[in-house]
Amino acid sequence: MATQSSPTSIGKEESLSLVGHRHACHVMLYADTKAKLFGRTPIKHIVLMQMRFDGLLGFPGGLVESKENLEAGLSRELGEELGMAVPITPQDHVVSCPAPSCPNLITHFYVKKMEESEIKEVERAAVTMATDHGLEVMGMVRVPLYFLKNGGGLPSFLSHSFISNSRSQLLSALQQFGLVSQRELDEAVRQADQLRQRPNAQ
Ligand SMILES: O=c1[nH]cnc2c1ncn2[C@H]1C[C@H](O)[C@@H](COP(=O)(O)OP(=O)(O)O)O1
Repeated sequence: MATQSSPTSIGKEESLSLVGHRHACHVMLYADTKAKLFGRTPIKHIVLMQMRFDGLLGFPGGLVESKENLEAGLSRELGEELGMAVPITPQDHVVSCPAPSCPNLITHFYVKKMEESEIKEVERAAVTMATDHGLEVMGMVRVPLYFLKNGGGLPSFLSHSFISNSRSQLLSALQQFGLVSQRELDEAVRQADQLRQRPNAQ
């Protein structure tokens, strides 16, 4: 996957030449599915995020050590958080950005498409095998990509609290990989903003 530029993005190689910067790598794992919620609402895609130890939503991954290359560091973090090997390659890289409110931190974002059966294996391993389960990671969560009444589904999900720039990483990836249309994303963000202003309305 080619690196996509955005106003705040930085080239991966350029970011690696910066002195005194740390590098955090995270990945969005996803799969197509024919499953339907309540037998009628198509789920279309399974997109994985996680509930972190701090109560914020984010993607699996973490800080890469200075001696590691980015993909090796990300694969190591995934082993700890998912309890199984999920190899990540440079082709899975999507975008690198300076972290919004953490000086000298570069966030590198990857997206990897899997089969539905592989995603289910990841979910099972994350509970049964991962050393971080119940510690740094409270659990994997699927992102609801559909709309239900009263802001249910994607708007409600987006109204939660996210770590660093993971919410914008999610929105960009859903658009870039054709999982949700731009029109639906705009509507989901609009409804999420409304829900945040009246969180106890449901
Ligand atoms: O999902 C994410 N997307 C973008 N940046 C993220 C995400 N999760 C965390 N971060 C930022 C903010 C954190 O302080 C650093 C390190 O990430 P973390 O996963 O907590 O790393 P360790 O497990 O501590 O190695 O990246």
